[in-house]
Amino acid sequence: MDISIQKSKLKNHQSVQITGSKSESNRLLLLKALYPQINIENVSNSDDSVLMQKALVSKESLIDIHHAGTAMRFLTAYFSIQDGREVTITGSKRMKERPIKILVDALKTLGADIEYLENDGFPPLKIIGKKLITNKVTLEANVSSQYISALLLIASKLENGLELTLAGNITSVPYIKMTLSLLDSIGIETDFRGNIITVNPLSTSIKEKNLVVESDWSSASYFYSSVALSDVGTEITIGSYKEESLQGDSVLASIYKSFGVTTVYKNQAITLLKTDFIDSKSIIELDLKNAPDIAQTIAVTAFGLGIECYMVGLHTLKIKETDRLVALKIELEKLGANVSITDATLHLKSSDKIISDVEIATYNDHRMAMAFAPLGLKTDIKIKNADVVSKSYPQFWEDFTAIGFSLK
Ligand SMILES: O=C(O)C1=C[C@@H](OP(=O)(O)O)[C@@H](O)[C@H](O)C1
Ligand SMILES: C=C(OP(=O)(O)O)C(=O)O
Repeated sequence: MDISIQKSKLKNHQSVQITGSKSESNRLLLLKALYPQINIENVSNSDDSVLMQKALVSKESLIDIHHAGTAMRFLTAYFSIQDGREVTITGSKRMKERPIKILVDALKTLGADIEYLENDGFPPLKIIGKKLITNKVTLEANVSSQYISALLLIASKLENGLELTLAGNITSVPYIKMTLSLLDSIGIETDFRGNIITVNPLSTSIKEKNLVVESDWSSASYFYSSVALSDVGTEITIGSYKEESLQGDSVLASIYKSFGVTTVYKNQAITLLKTDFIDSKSIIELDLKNAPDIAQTIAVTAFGLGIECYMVGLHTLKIKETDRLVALKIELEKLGANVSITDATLHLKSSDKIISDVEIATYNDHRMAMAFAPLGLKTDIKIKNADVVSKSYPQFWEDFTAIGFSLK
């Protein structure tokens, strides 16, 4: 399905309810499989969380996780400790190109039985579940924090707990902290000091516990971008959010001040207000190593406002749903932008024109579709294969219609 957006204007004072964070949901779903006493509210309805849920209850020996990277990594750890069970876990063509060696090596050091079925270092994997006795492992921490979270999520079920040493620069730290906070919230003791994380094996049983997932901040980014690209005075309310978030992407509230957007927290919702006009001579400089999923949104907002943007800390973007740095450069340049990239940075020069009626390719990447959609406030634009959004945000197009986007 392709979607054409006709140049639109936001309706003022609209409000939208977004479902639970995909990251928090996928962690809690795995923890619930280990500790059924946990009840989860506001679980994400994303494809990735639905796939995670299905995989955790499946009795099949073949699990296909499609594009869901977090689920692939978390389930690899989960099935490694399902004593006596044999599972093959596979995914989409792209999933078979997303590296998993660092996690598999760490699990093997702990005693896991995992075999590569096609290419070394990549899914699909055959896993024979075992009791894991070893409790010390060192892992390279600058490639993906998902490997670290995967180990932490199963750590309290290991015979002797886990002492994890993180080597090198640690990337996407807020996601690691989110994992530790959620473990803490169900009574699992953890400690993160310097570059060592320890998780104790659980000595007592976990009490019955209700946990409410905060709505997804990465999904909120598309509303921030839409407000930033609108006239001063525009406001939109989205829920349910809190000022003290476990999600690193909540840094949006401070980043978007530079785009003239003020965030007001009230009654578990945030109101985004376009308060300041942004001069085209502004420059946005950011290090996004802690919030990689909002890089595409920010690049497109800067382009829509015609301002220069320089982002570093983007080294994880190459191994996501697509190579997001290359995809951003190609698609922004179709619109008339001037973009240069390296393996970890993106530099967008300021520009004063946007080419109309461009078709944006989405590369099976939900965030490509959603990040470019707000440009419909500036020009007519077509988003190819627009249904990719369901990976994280199935009702995205309905919500965008509700706030004023005119779609065909
Ligand atoms: O743990 C998580 O829930 C995630 C961690 C991040 O991955 P990296 O650590 O690979 O950057 C992020 O990009 C992804 O969307 C979700
Ligand atoms: C990178 C993402 O997801 P995953 O790695 O879980 O596929 C994302 O949602 O942007």
